[in-house]
Amino acid sequence: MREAHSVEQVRAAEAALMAVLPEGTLMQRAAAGLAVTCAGLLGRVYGSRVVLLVGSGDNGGDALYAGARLARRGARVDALLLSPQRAHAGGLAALRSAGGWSLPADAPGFPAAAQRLVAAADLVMDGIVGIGGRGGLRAPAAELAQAVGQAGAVVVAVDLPSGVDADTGAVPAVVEGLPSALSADVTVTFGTHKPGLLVDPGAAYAGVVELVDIGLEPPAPVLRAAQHADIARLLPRPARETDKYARGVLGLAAGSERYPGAAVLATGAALHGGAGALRYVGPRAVGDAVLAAHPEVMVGAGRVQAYAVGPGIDTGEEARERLAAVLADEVPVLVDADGLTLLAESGPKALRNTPGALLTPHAGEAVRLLAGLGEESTRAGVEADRIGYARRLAAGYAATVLLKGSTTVIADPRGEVWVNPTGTPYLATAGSGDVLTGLSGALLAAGLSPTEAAVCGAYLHGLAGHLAADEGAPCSASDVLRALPGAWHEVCGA
Ligand SMILES: NC(=O)C1=CN([C@@H]2O[C@H](COP(=O)(O)OP(=O)(O)OC[C@H]3O[C@@H](n4cnc5c(N)ncnc54)[C@H](O)[C@@H]3O)[C@@H](O)[C@H]2O)[C@@H](O)CC1
Ligand SMILES: Nc1ncnc2c1ncn2[C@@H]1O[C@H](COP(=O)(O)OP(=O)(O)O)[C@@H](O)[C@H]1O
Ligand SMILES: [K+]
Repeated sequence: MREAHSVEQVRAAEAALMAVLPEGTLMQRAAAGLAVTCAGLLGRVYGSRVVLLVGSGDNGGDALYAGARLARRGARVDALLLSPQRAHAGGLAALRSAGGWSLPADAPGFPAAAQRLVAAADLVMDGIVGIGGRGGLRAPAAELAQAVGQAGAVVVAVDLPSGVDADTGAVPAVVEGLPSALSADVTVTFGTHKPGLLVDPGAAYAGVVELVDIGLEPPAPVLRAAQHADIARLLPRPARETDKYARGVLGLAAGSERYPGAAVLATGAALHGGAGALRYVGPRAVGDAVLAAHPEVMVGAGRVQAYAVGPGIDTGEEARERLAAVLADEVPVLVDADGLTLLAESGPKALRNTPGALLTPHAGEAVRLLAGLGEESTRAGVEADRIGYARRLAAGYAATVLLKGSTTVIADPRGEVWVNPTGTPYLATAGSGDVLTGLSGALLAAGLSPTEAAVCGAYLHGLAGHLAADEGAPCSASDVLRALPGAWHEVCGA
């Protein structure tokens, strides 16, 4: 499991450790790890050209000490000092004594000289700001970030890409055509992951994230990302003497005469979710289509261990009655798509008799659910702070919330948050959400908690998307559905 901690938690853990270690030890540990990664990326350090972008704090200090280590191994290292009076004094002295160079931003001809150095570099280290950063890049850092983006060098962010908010992953809007954050190929982060490295848009700026252990012992994380072994532990496996009812029965209320495909996709995915049986409830004609595609489905209401409701049910009176009937059953329920639009109209009270709920909105549906809590929001606002909004929805509806999109975030009502590390933009295809609903619903019926079902469902769905879009060919939701067994195999066979 990968764990991420807030800036406040990192500062507290660092303070506790610094109190018992000789001064500068943590920065030396950080710089040593950073230099090792950079050396690996360079391949041959001797004769290579390295440029350091150095801000006014300890993030710049890390870059200077790491640069000194590379200079000692024969690299030509130039430090561009963006706040010349406040550059880390010890780091700068170390770089100079190792034979490195520095160029202060207030030197005559700085912009042109800096741009020339960046254009000729093999590797650029971004030590402008780390966890002490507030807001986006400003001049002259923003101009340099643009030059870095156009150069061919490998870009390594120190701790996190400058301009990315460490706690949320938010990146401020572009100002006058200049980037507000630096885009890295690799981020070398210290002690623990920061949430902004795992959640878009920040995650997209971070590239590959490498963690350097500096001995921090932080408390419970604010954000978690599962890995294969975590998922394998949670997935249901039939006991030797089980039967189909003991494995769990999912009731699925999806599809309408207008949108029959949603029911076919969701039931198809549910058959690969580890439950023992599946009951489809809905219009007769849709039930016939489901049976034609999946003859193992039982059509008609009956006893179930969980419900999944919403994809393609439409939003009219009939749909409202279907949702009400499902919620009256008092079993755990997953609500998606049209079901969320209807739920937003009545607000959280509609879930009061439900023993556990999982809501799976995309950003647009999240805006509606927030309106159901009396909170105004926009799609772009939700996408810029996924963790914050997922948390608010989970608390407001007393439910687990799986917020879909380029990064899927899962928040439970107690405040625990997960980010899904699998997936591909090819999953942005019609019907892919219906597959996620069927799969996660079946996991819920098999006995997983709403949060476990969400974490495992999103993970397998993302892996299936990868398998379906193998070698970059666009895939359909049906392809993702067919790839689900392969995703289970990848997780459980690891
Ligand atoms: N505290 C520690 O024990 C350790 C800290 N380390 C490093 O120290 C970093 C944190 O250092 P600091 O607390 O000095 O903070 P930073 O170096 O992240 O940045 C703070 C400085 O940047 C300026 N600044 C803030 N936002 C800016 C912006 N948008 N544009 C330009 N300048 C801006 C501030 O005025 C301040 O001077 C970590 O990210 C990590 O790289 C590591 O050396 C490991 C140990
Ligand atoms: N840019 C993206 N990168 C990765 N996954 C994405 C992206 N956009 C959407 N997805 C995923 O694709 C699925 C789309 O679901 P949804 O929006 O409900 O679509 P539909 O209603 O058409 O099925 C979700 O699992 C979502 O997380
Ligand atoms: K940085």
